[in-house]
Amino acid sequence: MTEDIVVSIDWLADRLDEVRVVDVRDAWEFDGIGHVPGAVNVPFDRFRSSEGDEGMLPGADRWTALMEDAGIAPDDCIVAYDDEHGVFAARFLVTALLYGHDDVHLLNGDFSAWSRSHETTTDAPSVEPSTYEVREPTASPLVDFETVRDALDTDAVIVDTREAWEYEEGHLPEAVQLDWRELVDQETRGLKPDDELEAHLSDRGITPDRRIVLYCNTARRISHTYVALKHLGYDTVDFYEGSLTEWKERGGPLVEGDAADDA
Ligand SMILES: O=S(=O)([O-])[S-]
Repeated sequence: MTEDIVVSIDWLADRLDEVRVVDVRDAWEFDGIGHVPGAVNVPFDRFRSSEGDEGMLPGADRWTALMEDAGIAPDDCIVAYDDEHGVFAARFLVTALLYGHDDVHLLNGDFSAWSRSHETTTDAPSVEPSTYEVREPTASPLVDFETVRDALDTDAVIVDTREAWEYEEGHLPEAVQLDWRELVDQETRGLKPDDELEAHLSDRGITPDRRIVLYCNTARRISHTYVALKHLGYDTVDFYEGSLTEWKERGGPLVEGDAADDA
């Protein structure tokens, strides 16, 4: 349907009958404030668990049950959205990819952006439970502690997608700080235009010819950056699911201070 991992509001509006729309906001928002017509609700806290398969992945069984309850089949084209510039929806998207669901996209702009120009509803969607089976992902971007530690001594760009104050309190050696929100356009609530993104990333040395390794605290914010880089065509983007939570538990080296101190 489309190869682009990010789809526009108009693209979705033209295909509401063809795709499965997933709203990852809390149930009270979905029911009370309204949602995109036909959307199903899979709240963020239902697909995050520290007791799942790895990091915050919920586990194959829980994921399967969520997809079946939402009436989603393995080959459905999914478009996910939230009301937080896409960062929660991006986590849904990456989770789906890691459980082998290939045809999954992020709405470029969130519920607030959609509702400026398109109809919303509080009608409950009619959902037929599906049969779902997780699959091996075509290619997994997941990397573990050892792989990230080994990458420290290479040309890979390690990217910390947290806020500057968090970075200053402790970051991986030589990591580049890129708050995920720097890629967001406050007006459209989606990604900035591609040329702006490319220029901004390139200023930090984050270029498509390099291997990129992403981390944050619990792999939520890197999900958004991952989607943005994939949208721009970056090939090698490593996704450290354990992120700083595991890094600290395993005694990985940390450096204090701002980006200038590392230069
Ligand atoms: O977004 S986060 O996983 O760093 S809390």
